[in-house]
Amino acid sequence: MTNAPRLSRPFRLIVSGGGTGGHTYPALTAIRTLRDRLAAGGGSLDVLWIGTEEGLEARVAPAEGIAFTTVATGKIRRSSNPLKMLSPANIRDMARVPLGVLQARRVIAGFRPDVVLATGGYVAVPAGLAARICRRPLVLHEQTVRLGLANRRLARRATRIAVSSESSLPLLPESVRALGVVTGNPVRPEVLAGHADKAVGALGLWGFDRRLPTVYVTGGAQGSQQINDVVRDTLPWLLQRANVVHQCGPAHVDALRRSASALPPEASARYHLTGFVGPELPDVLALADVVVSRSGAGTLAELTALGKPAVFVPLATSAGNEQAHNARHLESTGAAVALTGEVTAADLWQAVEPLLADPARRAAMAHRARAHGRPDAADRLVDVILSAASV
Ligand SMILES: CC(=O)N[C@H]1[C@@H](OP(=O)(O)OP(=O)(O)OC[C@H]2O[C@@H](n3ccc(=O)[nH]c3=O)[C@H](O)[C@@H]2O)O[C@H](CO)[C@@H](O)[C@@H]1O
Repeated sequence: MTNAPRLSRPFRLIVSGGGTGGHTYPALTAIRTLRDRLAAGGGSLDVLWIGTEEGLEARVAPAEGIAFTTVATGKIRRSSNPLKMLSPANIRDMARVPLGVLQARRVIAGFRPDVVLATGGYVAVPAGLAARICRRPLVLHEQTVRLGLANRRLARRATRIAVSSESSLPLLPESVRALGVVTGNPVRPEVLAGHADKAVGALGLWGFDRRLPTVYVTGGAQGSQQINDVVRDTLPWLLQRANVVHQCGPAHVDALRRSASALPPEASARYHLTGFVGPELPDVLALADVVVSRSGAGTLAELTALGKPAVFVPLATSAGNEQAHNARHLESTGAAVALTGEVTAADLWQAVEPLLADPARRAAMAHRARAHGRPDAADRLVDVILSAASV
């Protein structure tokens, strides 16, 4: 572990990234870990987060007492059709990037960070470009196997590029490959410290039969219509063999509640539907024997750090089919099941049933999943931040 520098002033860090949980939580975890490392050496941290008003980071950073500011930024919508790339929305948004760079430059010049950490999402682009204009060290963190759009734009300007798995290194553009360092994807420590019994109390799961395994279904913060539809059709079988916590996305709760009202009372008592799982997420994960999920990088990092048997239903349109790639990578070592393409209720049942029926099978898959986990990722990322610092 890299020791914190001995400074007569606080260490100054600017973080930029967000939009979704996948870019926000690794940044948050890196901040907390760096703060602890500095405190252990008698130092302290001054941190400023550059994000967007609409992103998850706008809620997460202030709730954590982290100073937060926004800059103009534009979402660049990818398309294989060059004419679609020139859509009015894309042109308008591209024009906002230079304005964002100017704003970020002012922020960075004023704050004088020792390092700028960019964790992806489109807000990271103006902040990362401004970091290099101001000649501040720029550390990128990539959660997914292939560099995301923002990190690809910034790679040539980076001091170091922290990636989440070895398989990312050969995929880095050749001109920047030497900057790559494997850290893993930081997972919030509280996610690893849940208690199953607390989930029962917090969510009021009094009808759950604890002799049966529990399935946690999650479609990511927004929920997934595809997973919701397939799970709804599987529930009549599933609830005979398991308890189910179903995180469906805030927009989908009402429709699903209506269809669940047709379940027999005994099955219904073993079914808990919720839009979003907040602070009780660690406890829900502790309760889960099997997880049915999207395969975003954040969720994957959490499930492998915990060692959870999982059935993944990847988001087909994710960048470069990244979620399918993530899921297949785990499946290739027996650490998960990946259901790609069209997924029917029968497909889901075929994947889940053997896991519900056989605890030894679950334990073997959990063991193989854990081999992919990197519980020390936040420490490694902090090492990279400290070694890049211009102090
Ligand atoms: C649609 C899209 O572009 N998805 C991308 C996005 O994922 P996205 O951010 O949607 O999903 P991730 O799996 O990376 O992270 C979701 C995070 O939200 C948490 N959570 C989820 C539901 C809930 O009710 N409560 C809760 O706390 C999860 O535990 C996890 O920590 O960024 C990831 C990391 O770059 C990419 O791999 C994904 O492909």
